[in-house]
Amino acid sequence: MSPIVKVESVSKSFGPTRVLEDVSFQVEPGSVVAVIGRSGSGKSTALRCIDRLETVDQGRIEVCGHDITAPGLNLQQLRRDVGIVFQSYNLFPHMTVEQNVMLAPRLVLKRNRAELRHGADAALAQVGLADKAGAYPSQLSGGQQQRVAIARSLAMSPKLMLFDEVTSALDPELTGEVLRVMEKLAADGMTMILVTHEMAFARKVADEVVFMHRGKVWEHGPAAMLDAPVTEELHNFVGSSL
Ligand SMILES: Nc1ncnc2c1ncn2[C@@H]1O[C@H](COP(=O)(O)OP(=O)(O)OP(=O)(O)O)[C@@H](O)[C@H]1O
Repeated sequence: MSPIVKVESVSKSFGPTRVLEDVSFQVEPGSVVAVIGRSGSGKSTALRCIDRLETVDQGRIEVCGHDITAPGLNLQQLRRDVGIVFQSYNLFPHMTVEQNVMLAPRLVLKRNRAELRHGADAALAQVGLADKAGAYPSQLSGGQQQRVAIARSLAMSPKLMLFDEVTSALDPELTGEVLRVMEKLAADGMTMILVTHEMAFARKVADEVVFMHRGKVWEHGPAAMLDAPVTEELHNFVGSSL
């Protein structure tokens, strides 16, 4: 099977600042890759390049068999293939949970009412919120709102899910419920890339870890490398994250 994501020698600068330098890694179907590293090391930028929220200066990225750095990219196809969840949930406050989850399938996939209902029910069940379909975001906790944001992506039946620090804004007691949803998705075979500071979670759920340092992939290997870092940089990072 060919990789779902191939990042090949990607470099990117913001003005004079080089943020990504010759970054390469691959993601196999059904695997979970955790991208870790200190603040400012380029993790989010790398993730955003994979979803074409940022363009690259050099290099190439293939997602689900399409070169997304090539001219003439079918952005709508990419948005169908890839779900992304951020630190902020960005739910529409005037819409119910179900309406939030149905919005993209309605507008983009043009599904009919019965299909939309069925899809939203299934996505909400996956995040354990089947009973909150009629609630408004303001009636939910932060953890529940983040789970709705995950359901909103799942409703598009993505082939790949990207998670960018999705628990960073949550109180510690709400973090676990979101991580458990992600763990279940991983166990169900979803291909996932997660930028995370949750080292224990990365150890437990990730198949592979990409350690970024100063815009470069400093180490890349099985999650067990967190217990046996090759470089001093990763050793220090893991030590400071415990
Ligand atoms: N749109 C932008 N314009 C200018 N500089 C940016 C932009 N986005 C990111 N940067 C800079 O690029 C560098 C890498 O940022 P990035 O968010 O990718 O790092 P990160 O490893 O995800 O950090 P954190 O863990 O703090 O989110 C930082 O120095 C940041 O200030």
